[in-house]
Amino acid sequence: MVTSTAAAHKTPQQQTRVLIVGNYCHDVLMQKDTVKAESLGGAASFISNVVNGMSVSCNLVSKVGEDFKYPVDFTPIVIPTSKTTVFHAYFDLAIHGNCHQDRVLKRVSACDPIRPSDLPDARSKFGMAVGVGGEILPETLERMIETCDAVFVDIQALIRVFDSVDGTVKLVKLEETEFYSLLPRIGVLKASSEEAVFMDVEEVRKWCCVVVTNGKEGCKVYWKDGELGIPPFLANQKDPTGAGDSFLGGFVAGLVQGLAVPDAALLGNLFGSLTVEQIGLPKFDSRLLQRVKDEVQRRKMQFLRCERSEYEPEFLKPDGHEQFHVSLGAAKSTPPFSIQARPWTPSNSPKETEQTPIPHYTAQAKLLASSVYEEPIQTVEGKP
Ligand SMILES: Nc1ncnc2c1ncn2[C@@H]1O[C@H](COP(=O)(O)OP(=O)(O)OP(=O)(O)O)[C@@H](O)[C@H]1O
Ligand SMILES: O[C@H]1[C@H](O)[C@@H](O)[C@H](O)[C@@H](O)[C@H]1O
Repeated sequence: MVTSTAAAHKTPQQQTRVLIVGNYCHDVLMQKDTVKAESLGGAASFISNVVNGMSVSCNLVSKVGEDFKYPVDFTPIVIPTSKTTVFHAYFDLAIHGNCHQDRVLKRVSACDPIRPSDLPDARSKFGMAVGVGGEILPETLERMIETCDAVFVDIQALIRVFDSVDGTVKLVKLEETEFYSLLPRIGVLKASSEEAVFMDVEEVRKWCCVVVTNGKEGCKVYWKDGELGIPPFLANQKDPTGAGDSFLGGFVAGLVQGLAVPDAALLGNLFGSLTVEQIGLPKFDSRLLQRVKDEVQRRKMQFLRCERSEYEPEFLKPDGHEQFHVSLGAAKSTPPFSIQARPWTPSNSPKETEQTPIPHYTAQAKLLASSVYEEPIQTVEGKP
């Protein structure tokens, strides 16, 4: 793991397609004051999970403390004097305390901010400013705008403030933040429906594309002179954490590959729906991913779209959009590899598989409360 300095992290001359900027964190899911599950979190983790799953090349800049022990694909910058960002998510508090939220979040510790000097010098096609604990500074976003062809921002990186006593996350109006003046220079601003009320969508859509996600209802895309609702995919929700992040990962993965905005938003909805079906960071089945990639490829071929050197979003709904929704929905119901690929042998006869059911998806490393970040423990069916 790289220690302290950002310089070692930089890979000059390397052109990445997607640059993800935001800290990894440790998520603790609480219910009735007991720990229900723990997992690697942070929008950057969820997004890179999707972008990698779609085989789109990316780079990730994040900071953690020396206490961070998760195995991750992109080496974070380790700050010896700081702790990894930790969030506690209280689901029952949200239900009884504030019915506009699906959870109450508390930032228990916060790692250092990401500064412009931490970013790679090389240009990237798409930049994603996806902080969770206040780590994206206005100057960091400005640097991303200068070095990326188009920048995608999750509003949670801009409008979160943290209670000085217990770290409870509160939201402030976007126009009151130092980020407001940068909006005309970004490509897309993504917000959940809870967060969208902290901005004037009618105003912001004049400057950049606004995407508002709305849980099981799907999402809505607003641009200067139009708007479009994008339908959801059915899901059996177990944990809403990271749905918005995975949405953004799928959306960008679609755009990078040349899909029109409405089709890319469908891909976002698909990954959001897959994410809520697992607890913590989801593990996507390899067969399912392959089918999704095949569908994206087929869709591109329909329009003979190719990657452009410039980011030119196409907002209008292309022909065959509804059919693409149906095809992605069919891909979502692909039986998992573990079941299909198993050859028939006496030792996995139906009787035995009935006794030991194979989960559709296995949740990724979850950690016990006592061992905070150390020993990864596999859990099954999302049950901690
Ligand atoms: N229950 C669900 N059923 C189907 N799709 C869902 C469901 N929940 C979320 N999604 C998909 O994921 C996307 C993002 O979800 P949501 O609007 O809840 O984001 P969010 O509140 O930002 O999530 P989080 O903050 O937990 O990451 C939605 O637009 C939708 O496509
Ligand atoms: O891991 C989660 C996830 O990234 C969420 O999108 C964010 O809202 C939380 O703060 C974080 O703990």
